[in-house]
Amino acid sequence: MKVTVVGAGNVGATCADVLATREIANEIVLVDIKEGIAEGKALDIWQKAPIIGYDSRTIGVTNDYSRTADSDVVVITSGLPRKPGMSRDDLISVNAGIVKSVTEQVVKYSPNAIIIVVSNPLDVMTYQAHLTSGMDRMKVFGMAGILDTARYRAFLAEALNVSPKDIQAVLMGGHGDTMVPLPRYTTVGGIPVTELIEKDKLDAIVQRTAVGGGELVKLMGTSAWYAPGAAAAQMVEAIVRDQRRVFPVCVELKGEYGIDGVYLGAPVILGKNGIERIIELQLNDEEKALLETSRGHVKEVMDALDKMGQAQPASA
Ligand SMILES: NC(=O)C1=CN([C@@H]2O[C@H](COP(=O)(O)OP(=O)(O)OC[C@H]3O[C@@H](n4cnc5c(N)ncnc54)[C@H](O)[C@@H]3O)[C@@H](O)[C@H]2O)C=CC1
Ligand SMILES: O=C([O-])CC(=O)C(=O)O
Repeated sequence: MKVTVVGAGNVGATCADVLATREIANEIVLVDIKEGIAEGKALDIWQKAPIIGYDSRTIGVTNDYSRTADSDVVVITSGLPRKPGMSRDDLISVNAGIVKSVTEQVVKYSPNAIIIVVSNPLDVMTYQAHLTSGMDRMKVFGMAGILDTARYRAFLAEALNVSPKDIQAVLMGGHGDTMVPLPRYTTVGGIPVTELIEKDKLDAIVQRTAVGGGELVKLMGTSAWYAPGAAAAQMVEAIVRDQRRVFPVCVELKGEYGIDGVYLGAPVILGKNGIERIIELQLNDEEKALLETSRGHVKEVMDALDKMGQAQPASA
């Protein structure tokens, strides 16, 4: 299996490192626009192979998409990260152009690849890549839900003093402060979380999760990369190993949840064909209202992209 990661910055390099270390793909191509950075990081990851013990090959290139040809999966992480005081949406004008030009190159050399978008603002960059690619929505989708649920699960594991492995959770909506964690669908070793933690503590964890990305931006001056890189690699693994994992993934909803033409996180089954199925949960009125707020926010940012004239299909 061949996997390309575009953007050899913090998230892209971490993703490539996890892919290699866990031997998720035997050939990993790292691409960046900055001369030498992808080559250097790919070489560094390859030189770690004898120490850790893996045989996935990592190759780095500067803007040479011919080396990415016939990739099975492509992860797009290219673009600016936010700085303290910025929202993800503030990145739209710069990152839309980057995601558009990268997607054109990716599709030209790997027309059958499944594309995973990571660049922010995530839901709208997924829209940008999907439109530019002209591909089926089940093959171009975004990573956010695995990261957001991982934060939620980590906070819960800490509060309950249990293994994060035993916490199962799903959340929906946009990758922003309006995301919709679903405590009703959260279990700890099969036990509903609501039986194990007081409501006010759970509410505080939900709140912290919603602004989880911003917490890290404040601490580090740039956004997170270890968990985001690993989350993208976990999606690649589900696809290349046809695992049929159930994850929240950002995809264009077309009637599901009564929503049409908006890119939002929803639980899906991920396998060799990309999204194999979008799962429709039964939401209660409160959850539906939260999802509607999130939908409205993402739609506003999609409209802003449309106004910029960026969201054009590749052939337009
Ligand atoms: N979806 C999610 O949950 C998350 C999304 N992100 C987003 O991922 C993106 C990357 O974040 P970091 O890796 O921390 O940033 P970074 O600045 O460390 O790396 C970005 C890389 O993209 C490269 N790049 C820029 N234009 C390019 C082009 N046209 N072609 C190829 N490479 C290009 C840059 O040279 C740089 O090396 C940001 O937009 C960030 O907001 C970050 C964390 C989580
Ligand atoms: O917060 C950011 O800008 C990066 C991101 O999406 C996250 O870490 O959730």
